[in-house]
Parts: sequence; C-alpha cells; structure tokens
Amino acid sequence: MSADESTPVHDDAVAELASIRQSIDNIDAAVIHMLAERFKYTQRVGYLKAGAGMPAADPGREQVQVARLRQLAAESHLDPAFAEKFLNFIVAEVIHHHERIAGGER
Ligand SMILES: O=C(O)C(=O)C[C@]1(C(=O)O)C=C[C@@H](O)C=C1
Repeated sequence: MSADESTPVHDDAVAELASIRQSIDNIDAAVIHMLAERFKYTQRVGYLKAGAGMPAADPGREQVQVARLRQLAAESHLDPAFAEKFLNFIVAEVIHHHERIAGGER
C-alpha cells in the first residue's frame, strides 16, 4: 500500500496537518502585523533622526538589541544565531529606509 492511500492513520495525519497549518498561518499573520507596526515606528525614528542630523545607524543600540534577543531566544529554545540574523535582516532594511528619508525621499 503506498503512503498516499487512505487509511485511518493517513486520514488522522491529514487532519492534524491541516489543523497545524491553520496555526502556522495565524502565527505568520501575527508576524506580518507586528512587523508592519515596527516599521511604522521606525519610520518615525527615521524622520526624527533626519530632522536632528543623527546618523541612520546606531551600532551601540544594535549590540544591546542583539544581546537581548539572543538571550530571549536561548530561553525560548530558539537558535540564538537565527534570532541575531533575523534582527540584522530587519535592522538593515530600517537603516535603508532611514537613509532614504535623510536623502529627501519619502
Ligand atoms: O533605535 C534606533 O536608533 C533605530 O534607528 C532603530 C533600529 C531598529 O530597527 O531597531 C534601526 C537602526 C539602528 O541602527 C538601531 C535600531
């Protein structure tokens, strides 16, 4: 019998997979909503920094953020290296936005 044929075990697995995928989709939606809020705040920071002549990047602040998120990740059984990469990915995009704002782009 091949794995894709209907059996009680297979049907249970299909139902559980569908249920887990609903939760994954809910979590992905929450992540997108949280990122959208974060970028709204960082846009405000971009205008604030540009108006005050402050540099787009703040490596000292980033060091504190990385240390904090690595610690949180470890406590949550998430790979700290992944947490650091994820933060760096977001912050690089924010710095890009800040530079565009400082350069007069909206
Ligand atoms: O806190 C700031 O100064 C920001 O500009 C925000 C932010 C961030 O996205 O968290 C982005 C760039 C900086 O290098 C540090 C942090």
